[in-house]
Amino acid sequence: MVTALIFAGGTGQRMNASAKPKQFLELHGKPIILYTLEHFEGHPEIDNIVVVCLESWIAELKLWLKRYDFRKITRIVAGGPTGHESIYNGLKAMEAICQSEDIVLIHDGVRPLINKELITTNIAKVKECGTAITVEPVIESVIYSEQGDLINSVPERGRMYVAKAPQSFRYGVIWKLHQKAHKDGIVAVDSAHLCNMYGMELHMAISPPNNMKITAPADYYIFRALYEAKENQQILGI
Ligand SMILES: C[C@](O)(CO)[C@H](O)COP(=O)(O)O
Repeated sequence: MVTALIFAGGTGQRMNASAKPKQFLELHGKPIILYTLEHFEGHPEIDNIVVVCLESWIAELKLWLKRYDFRKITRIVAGGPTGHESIYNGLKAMEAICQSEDIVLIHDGVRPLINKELITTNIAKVKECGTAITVEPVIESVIYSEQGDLINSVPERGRMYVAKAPQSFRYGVIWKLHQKAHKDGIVAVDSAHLCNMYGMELHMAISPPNNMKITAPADYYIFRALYEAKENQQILGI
């Protein structure tokens, strides 16, 4: 069985004064989270979707899901104070429905431009290698600075990638690791970071361009422009 674990538990503090959490901002009358979920709902290899949502917005999410007739969502659970803890809550809820060998694709609710091919690639890579971390090669130089002032190094650009999502695993492996981190008091920025802290081998899946995450206010407008260009087939390569 393949499950998509969509985390949308954040309050969107980096969106400044937006009245709604970013995952519920609407484009053409539909919240961003639904655009993301539709990719998984419509994918033939995804059996099951678990959503981690900001607790105070679960009722609202349920209304939207009913309106758009989503069928694969089996669990909606409350988020935690960080993305890491939201993912923990989602993995915990999956215990009741998943076997250790099942595959889980962990994806941000606010990454709505994911495509079918990337989901397929993540699943195939986990079957082949055990892990799939979606990445994009960097197109600008990366600076490493320990104190935020002096530059310590400028790594070779051709070897640098940015972590994206989905980040995908065998369920038993990532759930065990999260339980261990919980005991050890470790909080990671994402699953790739967590696995790397514990020295786990990770394999990359290359992202298509524009698999963007809506984080800051300008991202909403970029998403809108890209979505509309794609709908109107105005830009090649999107
Ligand atoms: C998972 C992720 O999107 C990979 O780039 C990212 O780490 C999520 O970060 P956020 O701080 O939870 O938005």
